[in-house]
Amino acid sequence: MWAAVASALLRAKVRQAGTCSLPRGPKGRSAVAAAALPPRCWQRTARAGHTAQPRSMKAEIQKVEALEENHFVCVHWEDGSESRFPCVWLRDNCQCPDCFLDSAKARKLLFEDLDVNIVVKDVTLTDGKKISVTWPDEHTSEYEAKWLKKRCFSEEAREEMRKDLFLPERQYWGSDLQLLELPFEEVLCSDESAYKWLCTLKKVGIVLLTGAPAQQGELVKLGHRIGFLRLTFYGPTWQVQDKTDANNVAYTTGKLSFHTDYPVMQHPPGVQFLHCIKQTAAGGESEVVDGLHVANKLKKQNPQAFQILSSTAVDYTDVGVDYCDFAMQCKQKIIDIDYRGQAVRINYNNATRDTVLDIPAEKVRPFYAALKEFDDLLNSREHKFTYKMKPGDVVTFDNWRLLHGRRSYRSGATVTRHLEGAYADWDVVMSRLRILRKRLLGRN
Ligand SMILES: C[N+](C)(C)CCCC(=O)O
Ligand SMILES: O=C(O)CCC(=O)C(=O)O
Ligand SMILES: [Fe+2]
Ligand SMILES: [Zn+2]
Repeated sequence: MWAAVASALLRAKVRQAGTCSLPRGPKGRSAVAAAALPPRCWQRTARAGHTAQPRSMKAEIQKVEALEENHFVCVHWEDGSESRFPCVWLRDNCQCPDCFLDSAKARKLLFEDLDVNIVVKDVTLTDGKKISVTWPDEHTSEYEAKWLKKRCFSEEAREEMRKDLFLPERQYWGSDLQLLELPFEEVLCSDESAYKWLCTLKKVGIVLLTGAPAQQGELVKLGHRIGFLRLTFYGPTWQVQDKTDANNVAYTTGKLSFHTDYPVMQHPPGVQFLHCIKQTAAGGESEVVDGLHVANKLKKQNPQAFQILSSTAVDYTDVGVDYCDFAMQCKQKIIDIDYRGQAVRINYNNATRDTVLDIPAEKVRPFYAALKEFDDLLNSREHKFTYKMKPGDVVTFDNWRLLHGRRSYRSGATVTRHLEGAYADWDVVMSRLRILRKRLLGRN
């Protein structure tokens, strides 16, 4: 579904750029119509184990009944499928003004006032569109069919809701990356372009914005476009250039091997922006690699190395002065995994990896060997993508997923290369993405 939406937008005519200098795009709904969207709720039918996909999102209820000693309310849909709602959940989610503060879209009902063993006293259906529940204390709750359908507890419906809320789909890539380019100005002005930018950033992990003015201050506009930037000890935005007494290896002319930024933070910045203001003639090329893709490969190729990197806590350190003085320390696994053992975040910067290594001596060499395996895979020709930024280019990428690097360049009497950088949090980016989607497609 997501792919269909994205391609609909690809085909959509983008508003003419060049006339708008405001960081926020124009309001109002897009011409991109909410095409017939597939349903996002499938219910279990009466036949055990079988699931039926409702024919449409039209939520019409045929019949409603209490089941299992009134601990469940069973909704029979018009298309023959059914959904079972636990009573404790129904009571917890009563939408009446006593239980729910509509202006905040938040629950007023206190947990201490919720009886977790509650059963329904009575349940009735109103014209196929609404059910009404009476509770033992005579409190009544009403639930709309559409609202219920979205919240159906079936495996399929929950998966669909999960996809809708978090857009977990990923497109892995290697040296074959098709780097999406969008005009910087259009992303600032057009909601369609901004939506395409953020969708691709989430799915692919990298998007290049082009044609930005080659001057400082443009990333602040991008920050306003999503909401706000993430402040760190290097400042609200930071200048990547050759500096005397550099407080970070990035601020030299040296090669930067593949790294993620700021693994020394417990919650490293999710998204990074780099705006090229000045580029040197020789050297200074950029490299990126899909770290999660490579981690998946490592898991297959060398499960032992993957196991070590996803379980060993590595110390990171960063001490100095910039926005203010700082003395950062953090323990991170180089490969963060979720409850299923799937790689979800890379935390690796060789420059800030501490000299302190808090593991038993006999585990040290196996750790280095595992890291070497990962580093070799990251650097393999088939995985990395190389490009050279031009003044006006703004590369935006997922700093939890990609590793980036830079080739060295020669230092000069004056500054020959200058990038401005900034960070954003995935929470903020995803929030903007959901708002843009709702505005453009008319749904949550
Ligand atoms: C570019 N800069 C200095 C803001 C951060 C570099 C990344 C790091 O030290 O982890
Ligand atoms: O100079 C570059 O191209 C990249 C800089 C970088 O990785 C950083 O500042 O963290
Ligand atoms: Fe970096
Ligand atoms: Zn209520």
